[in-house]
Amino acid sequence: MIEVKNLCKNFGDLEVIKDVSFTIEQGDIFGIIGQSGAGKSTLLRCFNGLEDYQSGSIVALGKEVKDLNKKELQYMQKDMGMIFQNFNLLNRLTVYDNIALPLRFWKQNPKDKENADRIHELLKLVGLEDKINSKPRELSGGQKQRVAIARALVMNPKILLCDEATSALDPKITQDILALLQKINEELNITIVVVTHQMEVVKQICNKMVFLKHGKIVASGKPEELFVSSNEDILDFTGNDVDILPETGINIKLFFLNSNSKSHTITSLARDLNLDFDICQGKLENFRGRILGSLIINIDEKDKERVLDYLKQCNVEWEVIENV
Ligand SMILES: Nc1ncnc2c1ncn2[C@@H]1O[C@H](COP(=O)(O)OP(=O)(O)OP(=O)(O)O)[C@@H](O)[C@H]1O
Repeated sequence: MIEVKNLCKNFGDLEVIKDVSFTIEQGDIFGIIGQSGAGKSTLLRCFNGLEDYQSGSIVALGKEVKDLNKKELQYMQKDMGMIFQNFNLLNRLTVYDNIALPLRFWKQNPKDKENADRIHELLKLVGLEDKINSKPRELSGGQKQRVAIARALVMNPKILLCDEATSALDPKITQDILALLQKINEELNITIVVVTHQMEVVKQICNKMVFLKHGKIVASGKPEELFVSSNEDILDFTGNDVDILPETGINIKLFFLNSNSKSHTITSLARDLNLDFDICQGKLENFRGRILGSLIINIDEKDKERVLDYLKQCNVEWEVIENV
């Protein structure tokens, strides 16, 4: 759906995207996450031609973006709706007319039956039927973002690009908008690309992600694997600390990465090996409704071999944490 290969992008002497490659597939909710200034928004804006790129390739919906002429680029942008942190609504227009703006650009009459039906359908989808005649200043932040989402969907795009769409919203409203994005992905089968610095956003709705640092991808994969794993850049980003681990004995981290890997491994380990150990650290988190995470246990040096043999037979990933 979007294939990025060896992409490089500069602003003058400043290299912002450095040899980045990844693929977004149809149906994904794909997260691009990283610190401020990592190049996330620039990367997203290259997808729909809002920014050019110096080398490498972006094939979106089967076409190399940099080879498109102005008209072809407009058609590409029609297939890629976009929403922003600051909503970008026109204050003088009603909710209906804001949603209708792309129709006007494409020289369609927003009042004809087909388009009016479409706008009403979208208002229903985003839960704003009663705000049809309101102006943006009469809406909350969450409601404004809902209008922006409806506007981004009015031309029936195949892809929705979200640039920090929930960064200006409080946690409860963020949850509502994330649920709406998930519904759009599932019910309308629209591929969604989410740029964010909020890891909760990625954890809750993304099935794949890349982690960008200074314009480079330093980690990519499934959020549940990356956030639970020991990737240093991600630990740094999430502010994780392992300082409290015991300095004696062996510390083993167990990963519960899929619904088959049950945390009762811990109790069966104790029972089957007739073993005592300490649980030093635990992190269980909600990834798209699945509770996954990791536990660190501390065992005696003498038990190491039989514990590792036991774990090899269980359906869990594990690693021995070396004392530093
Ligand atoms: N139009 C521009 N001209 C020059 N430099 C730019 C331009 N747009 C972005 N940059 C620079 O490119 C780098 C990446 O910016 P970008 O906005 O893509 O990062 P980001 O990861 O999205 O961060 P944020 O979340 O803070 O927007 C930054 O150093 C920024 O200053």
